[in-house]
Amino acid sequence: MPISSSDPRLVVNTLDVLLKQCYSSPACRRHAPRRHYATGTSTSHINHEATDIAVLGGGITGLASAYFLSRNLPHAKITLFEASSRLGGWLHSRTVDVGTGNVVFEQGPRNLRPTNPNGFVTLDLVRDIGLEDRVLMTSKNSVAAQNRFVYYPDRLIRMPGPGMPLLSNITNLLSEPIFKGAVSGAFFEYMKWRPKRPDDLKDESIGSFISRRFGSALANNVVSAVIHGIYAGDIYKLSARTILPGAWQSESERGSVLEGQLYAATTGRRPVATDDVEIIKDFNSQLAMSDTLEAVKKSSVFTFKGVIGELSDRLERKLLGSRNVQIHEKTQVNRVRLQPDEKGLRVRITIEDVTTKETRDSDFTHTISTISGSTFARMVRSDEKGVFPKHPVSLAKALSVTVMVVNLFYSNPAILPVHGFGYLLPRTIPFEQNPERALGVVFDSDASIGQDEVPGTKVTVMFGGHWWDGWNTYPDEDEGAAMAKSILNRHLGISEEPRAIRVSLQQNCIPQYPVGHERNMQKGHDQLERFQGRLRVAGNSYTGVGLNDCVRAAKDVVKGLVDGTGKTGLESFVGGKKYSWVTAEDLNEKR
Ligand SMILES: C=Cc1c2[nH]c(c1C)Cc1[nH]c(c(CCC(=O)O)c1C)Cc1[nH]c(c(C)c1CCC(=O)O)Cc1[nH]c(c(C)c1C=C)C2
Repeated sequence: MPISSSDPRLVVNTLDVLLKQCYSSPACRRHAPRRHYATGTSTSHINHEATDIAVLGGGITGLASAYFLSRNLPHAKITLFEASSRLGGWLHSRTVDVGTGNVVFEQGPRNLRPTNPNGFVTLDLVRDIGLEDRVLMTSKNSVAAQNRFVYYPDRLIRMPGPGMPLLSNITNLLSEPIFKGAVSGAFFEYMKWRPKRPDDLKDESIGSFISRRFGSALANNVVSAVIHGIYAGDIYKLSARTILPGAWQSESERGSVLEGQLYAATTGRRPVATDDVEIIKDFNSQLAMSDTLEAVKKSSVFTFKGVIGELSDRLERKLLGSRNVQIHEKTQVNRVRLQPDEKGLRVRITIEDVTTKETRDSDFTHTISTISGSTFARMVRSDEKGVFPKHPVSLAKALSVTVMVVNLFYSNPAILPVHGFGYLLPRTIPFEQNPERALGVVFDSDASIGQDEVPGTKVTVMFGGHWWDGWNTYPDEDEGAAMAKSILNRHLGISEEPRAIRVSLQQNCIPQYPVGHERNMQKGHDQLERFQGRLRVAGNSYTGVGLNDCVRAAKDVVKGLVDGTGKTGLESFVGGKKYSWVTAEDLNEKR
């Protein structure tokens, strides 16, 4: 049945759309040069100058970049440098003995989404490295996929969505203070009675965009909570253009976000970044060859049977088994510069052995940096003759937030008052009610079932993010543990002592894309272009903060290097996004 503009389902649809928008990473709809995603690359286009390549950083982007390079350039030498003593970056899992068996505590990302084009690139990698049989899926019908809560003003409110009966959705929308203004907000938005975006406005904060289109209550109470769960960031600082590209585009094209969504729903056509079309088509054609991939694609999220870090562990193992790859851990890169010599251009890297403090220079034909934009930009120096004097200063502006992650395990399997993915706290919860500055709580024992050896309840409490911007010191482990217990007691009535608790401070773990991010990255691209394709970047500082975004960035930067379609890794920011309105058939999607 078609949805009319006065139908409350429009509001349910609005919230669902906004939630999905936030969950799909920015890179997934970004315009990038057309690429073909087969694992290998046609040899006629291979960059024969790329014989000795350095990869900076051993997180997921660095590992995936090295892996794609080793597959596509089997004759090149690939050297990966990592400053710490472990690979995997923010993928950090701890297996903890709780007396009766082991449980897994994830201290960073814990799940992957199999849905958008970047998710397909990850799934393709998972298949390629032989991890298919290790995949652990959470079904779309699971309690975790169906139940998402926001804490407001003093209780857990289930978010509307297709999994909830329509009547409950409507009752909730009309009665709960969290949705105050949502119905009229959606109606006004659809009717285009909201202030129009000025023609010269190139970007604005998510908070300002949502407030302008739907009203500030929706922005502050709902969207701020969702953004806490992804970016741990401030909706009044993060870029709407980067993080909500579909909504931003809909407003420009149709004057209304909801009209664009309604058009998609009623015509069966949806906007897909033109360059993602091939990825989706390729992936959908491959699905017939793998029952597992087909099942994963239909799931809500997935991880691996042991820990999420199986992805980085397997990549590491693959790299260690490659003849053309060397990995140097505990090796810090201090300086990077372009150096012309008799053989042409070289990237000269000064590295320091973290243990002995000895430094030395090494030359490479090309370098891919996957470390944070600000750290990288500070390393890049002028060459001795000053031919390449410009640092990629725009990249130095990269911001990030710190999150404290507290994992708790209780032997009692029936301790939670409700079940689901967990809950998020919006910015509107006053500090008196949230003195700990909690961002959200994940119900791990509902969200990823099958990793632990013993029954019980496992939750993760997260603190900080943008609330801790500018702080120089953070709570210590004892304080973090006490803060988590106090939150769980106040919000969920849990007064039992946990059987195990681990506190970790993830400093600067989530990059933030502030208003103007696209323009800044475009400038960064222009600055990097001066390095003539020898110096490229990829990673969560630029094109998306999720694991899928990192794998996609690795694939893209390597593709650009191998077949000459890119020079910097930031091509997707050049020239604006282009969308195609496509049907399921256009994408080889099975109904
Ligand atoms: C260390 C904390 C992190 C917070 N956000 C991220 C990390 C690593 C990154 C992130 N989280 C999510 C996404 C969305 C897209 C995706 O790739 O899945 C990204 C990039 C969504 C998300 N947030 C939380 C979970 C369990 C998930 C994924 C699964 C799902 O939607 O079912 C929980 C959560 N993450 C953070 C907080 C504060 C939080 C609180 C409940 C920050």
